[in-house]
Amino acid sequence: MIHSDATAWQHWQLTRDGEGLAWLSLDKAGESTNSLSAAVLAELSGVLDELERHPPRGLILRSAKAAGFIAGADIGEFDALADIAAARAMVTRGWELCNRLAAVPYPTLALVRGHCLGGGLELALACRTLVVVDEPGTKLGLPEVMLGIFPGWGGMARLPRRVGPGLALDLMLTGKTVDAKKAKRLGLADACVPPRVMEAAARSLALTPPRHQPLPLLQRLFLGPLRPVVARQARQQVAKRAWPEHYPAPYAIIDLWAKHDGNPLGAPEILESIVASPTTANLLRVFRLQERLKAFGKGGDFAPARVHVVGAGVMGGDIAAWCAARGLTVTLQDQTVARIAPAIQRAYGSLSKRLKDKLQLRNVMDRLIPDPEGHGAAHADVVIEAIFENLGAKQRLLQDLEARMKPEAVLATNTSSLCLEDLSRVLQRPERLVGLHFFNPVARMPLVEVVSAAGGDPAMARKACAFVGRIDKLPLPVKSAPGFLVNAVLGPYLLEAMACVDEGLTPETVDEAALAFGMPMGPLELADTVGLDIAMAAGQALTRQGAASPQCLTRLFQQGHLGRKTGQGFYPYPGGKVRKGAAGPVPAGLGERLLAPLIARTAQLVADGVVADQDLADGGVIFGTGFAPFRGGPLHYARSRNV
Ligand SMILES: C/C=C/C(=O)SCCNC(=O)CCNC(=O)[C@H](O)C(C)(C)COP(=O)(O)OP(=O)(O)OC[C@H]1O[C@@H](n2cnc3c(N)ncnc32)[C@H](O)[C@@H]1OP(=O)(O)O
Repeated sequence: MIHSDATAWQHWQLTRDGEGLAWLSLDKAGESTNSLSAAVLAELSGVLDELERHPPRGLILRSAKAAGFIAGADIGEFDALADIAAARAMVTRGWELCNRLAAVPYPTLALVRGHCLGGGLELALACRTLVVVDEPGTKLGLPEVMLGIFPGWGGMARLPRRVGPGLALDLMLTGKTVDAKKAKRLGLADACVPPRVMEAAARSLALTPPRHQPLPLLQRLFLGPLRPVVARQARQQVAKRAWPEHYPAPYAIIDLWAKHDGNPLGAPEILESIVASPTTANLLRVFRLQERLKAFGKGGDFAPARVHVVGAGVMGGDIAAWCAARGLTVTLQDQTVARIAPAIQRAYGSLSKRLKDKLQLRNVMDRLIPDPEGHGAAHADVVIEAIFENLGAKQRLLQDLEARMKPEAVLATNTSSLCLEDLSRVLQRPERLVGLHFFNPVARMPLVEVVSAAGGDPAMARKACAFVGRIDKLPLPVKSAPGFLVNAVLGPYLLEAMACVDEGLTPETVDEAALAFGMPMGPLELADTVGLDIAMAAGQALTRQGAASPQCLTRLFQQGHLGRKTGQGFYPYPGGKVRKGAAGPVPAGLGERLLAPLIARTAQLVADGVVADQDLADGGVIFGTGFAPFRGGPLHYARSRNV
């Protein structure tokens, strides 16, 4: 017999079954995703009161949402945390509630299906037993560090005790997630069960909780007397990728764990420094910008299943492989099978590194179909042209594709330098052509520019955005203009860096200034990576707009030094790896000088309507160029400097 408790809660449902187990489900009212708002936590406290009055034999905590378990604390309430008292209250609320759950006298079990992140995982860790459901969507992690904060509800203490401090710190300092099988393997979960038996498994494991394996002796020493050693090593690792003045949260996590056993309430100065740091507000802004871009890819009823890609070069091949890995059936066309084979081989090479499950790998490869005759175009929902940058060749191809495609399918070009209006001129229905500008390397770059030409059909652009969302990339709608947004803003930045070299600074010094600003790679190493021939062509396009061509670039180009691909550019690349000398002293203000043209161009493109507003431009530049996320975007940075 199952009956609900008389008390009605808005977000939680409590039922009791005939075996005396209480099943507590979170179904946050009015939201697609469960998150732990102040109201949700207050109600949970009420539920625990009720269970204290009528203790069950065991408690099973689960989600009633299809979208997942719990996505963490409610990020919608984070704006209020600029106030230190409010931040302290928020931490206290979750900290005390998790402790209270951990201390109840009956067995507790978290049944985790779908994402279980941040405060959601902290709540699950406060249960005695953690069971994960083996499904592709099940992901567990503590991603707080990505928002510039720390796991403040007890996860910093509980996770290291479960999986050992080294692994726990790795998860907390990178924010990466683990799937169900890995959660079990690491000891984070006690059991990993298939969906069809999850309730039966939860019931039996709640009543007879599995015995926790004690951590090995060395791990216990790392939690005890050797804790400072682990902390020192973690600090050294973090220092390799994050400067403390740019990203204070990873350092705060290490300090809180090492000196306060993960209790932020015991270290008000650390909590205060994180709340006061502009990085925290800016990373939260980046999360919101990301959600805004994601929203372009949602909604609508376009559900593409088949993609046809023409051009099996690096870009076309990688786009095809990515789409196949995201579950789409992909036909890849080029003139001969021999031209397609290297792309398939490259896809196999990179996918076999990412996909450990052999069956999954085989399924992905089965979906990636060589198609030298181009039969796939007739069945595809999205057709992407990704051949070499030649107007006539692309026009002929697009004409041919248009004649064979389904009328409602999206016709897209991956051009980065040709004008969409010139390409579409030859089509029967020019308004259907959109640009889908992917970035290299496709697997790593989250952004795709969705380009609309003048007179383009907005419905096609919306479908193109939905396709981008379907393959888990962030769509950025832009108007057709040279370089769109991302390449257009990178151009002046690279030219400024080359102007500095012409003035006598070494490439190392210039790149160091950009790294100190927070860029992921120096502009000259970036130019080498893109290829100096491509930089030269872009530079010449800009020269026509009045800028002088940098001498250093012309010289390298004339000598045939085209960057990484020829083994020499601004730097030598022995064995394919960059070799840099020591940077000289970085002149004051050099970082700002390098970025100023990028910022100015971003503002100009918003003014010209190439991108709809400042926030979208900031999101596009962050996700398209890696612009220092902790600065909140180029225009946000400019605004914050002027106040
Ligand atoms: C001390 C404790 C601190 C913390 O816990 S800090 C929070 C830590 N958690 C996170 O950082 C997770 C953030 N969220 C995500 O990474 C993703 O989202 C998900 C993986 C959970 C889901 O991704 P996807 O399936 O692509 O959906 P979607 O469009 O991102 O989200 C669906 C809706 O859910 C809202 N949402 C997601 N997470 C939270 C959250 N933590 N607080 C409040 N809302 C959240 C979104 O905004 C959106 O809303 P809409 O449908 O209205 O666009």
